[in-house]
Amino acid sequence: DRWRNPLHKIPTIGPSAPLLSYIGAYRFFHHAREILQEGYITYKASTFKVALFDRWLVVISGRELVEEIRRFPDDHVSFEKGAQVMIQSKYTFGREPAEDPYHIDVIREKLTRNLASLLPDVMDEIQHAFHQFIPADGDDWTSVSALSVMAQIVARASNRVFVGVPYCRDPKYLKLAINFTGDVNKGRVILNLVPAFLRSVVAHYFIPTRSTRRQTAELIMPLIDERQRLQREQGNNWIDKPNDMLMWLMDEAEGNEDRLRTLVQMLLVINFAAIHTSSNSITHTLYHLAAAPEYVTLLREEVETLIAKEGWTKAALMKMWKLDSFMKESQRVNGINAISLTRIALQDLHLSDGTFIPAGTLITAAAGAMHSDDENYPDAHKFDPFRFSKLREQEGEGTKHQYVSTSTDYISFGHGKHACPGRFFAANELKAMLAYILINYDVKFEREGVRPENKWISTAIVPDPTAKVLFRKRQN
Ligand code: HEM
Repeated sequence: DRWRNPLHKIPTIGPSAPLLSYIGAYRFFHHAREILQEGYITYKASTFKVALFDRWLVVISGRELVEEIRRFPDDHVSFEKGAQVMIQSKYTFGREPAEDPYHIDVIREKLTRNLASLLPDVMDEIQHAFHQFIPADGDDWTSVSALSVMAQIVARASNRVFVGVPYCRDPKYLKLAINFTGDVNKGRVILNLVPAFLRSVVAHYFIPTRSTRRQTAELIMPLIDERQRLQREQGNNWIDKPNDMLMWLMDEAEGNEDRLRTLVQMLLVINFAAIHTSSNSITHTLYHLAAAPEYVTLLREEVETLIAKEGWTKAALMKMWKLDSFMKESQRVNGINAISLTRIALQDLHLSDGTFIPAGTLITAAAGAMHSDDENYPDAHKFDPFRFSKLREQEGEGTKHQYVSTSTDYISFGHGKHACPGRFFAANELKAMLAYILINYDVKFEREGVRPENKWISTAIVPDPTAKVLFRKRQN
């Protein structure tokens, strides 16, 4: 019972009595920002808990505890079980992809290592997509629904590398890939309302991910069949064998029936991990740019000098320290989620601040609050676009403060073993998109100089989905 529950010792933000905790859960959904901030200030570098509808969420903060969570091996804390609780992945992704996440190694070993050779394709797709979605010919300003257009362009550029042309331009496929994230969220909400023993039945009949999977399979299975035929016929002599995510997944799945049967599911899971994370991030950044055109001159100078000298190469993108810093600062002050490092404890855990966490507990880190703490970032409330490039210059260090580098103070991509494996790809793609915008367009808001407020949905931080950015073909 409640008094013997070891979680009782962990302080609660909001009501903790059994029925009242539902009110707490409701409040957390609508006021996650204030509640996490209150917990962080009161129990900094320690632990507090908040009520979710069906369980407690234990929130840690501070370098030491982040480091402890990072160090726990997978048999102590589980990322996958965390995903199971948070998004019902076993049902929304499907059992095989949820339980056998072989795409992580594919992303690390194929996608990340091929970034330089893939960039020309990504650039080509970025160019095509911008022409289509933001034509901005002539001298007039064009009003663009930024968040949804960024999602379209990110989906195109990413899927150029995931499935190639013509699929990455097929409106039906793109719609399924983009909307899959929403499908997962709807599925999760429905599944969380029903008791565990009913979930597989409910998942079978009542959640949208299933029909999305079927429709995607209708489009993509012919491509998979064709590739399998060519592989059989030509084997190692297959000269123009595609170099894309689907092919790498197929190679990795070779000889494994479960994997081969669920390739399309895995493709959707990768789109889930890639699209809205990336498009929300770039939209946050774009809003800073459009609200403060004074940064444009500096960024443009950096981008144009490097592109003129080196062309659109990965090496050139890596040298864009100011742009990298701009993206990282945007990620620090906005982020796309106020929590990170979400895990389920598989064993009883004793943390160094004295907190005891029983096996089965859902834990997470207060990323947003840590990122907005003056002790970690002087003048943390201030958007200081070149904060990180200045640090890089001072320290004469190449990489510690770059966008993709995680640390105990910077956990937007997680930290440690499960840190986002797609972040190197995302950094490249988003930097290329922003550089493309800087070179080709002027951007601003209708109400000049005012960045629209972010929208919080539980702990997710979404750039205003209704805001319009004005684009105009660059004037010289
Ligand atoms: C700016 C864009 C992105 C952001 C902010 C982001 C953020 C994250 C975060 C916070 C995690 C969890 C880390 C943890 O809990 O330790 C994660 C995991 C993951 N991300 Fe990303 N991500 C982004 C883009 C991508 C892309 C483009 C891909 C795929 C190409 C991707 C694939 C994954 C995968 C597969 C995982 C699970 C890793 C594991 O289980 O070990 N992400 N990402």
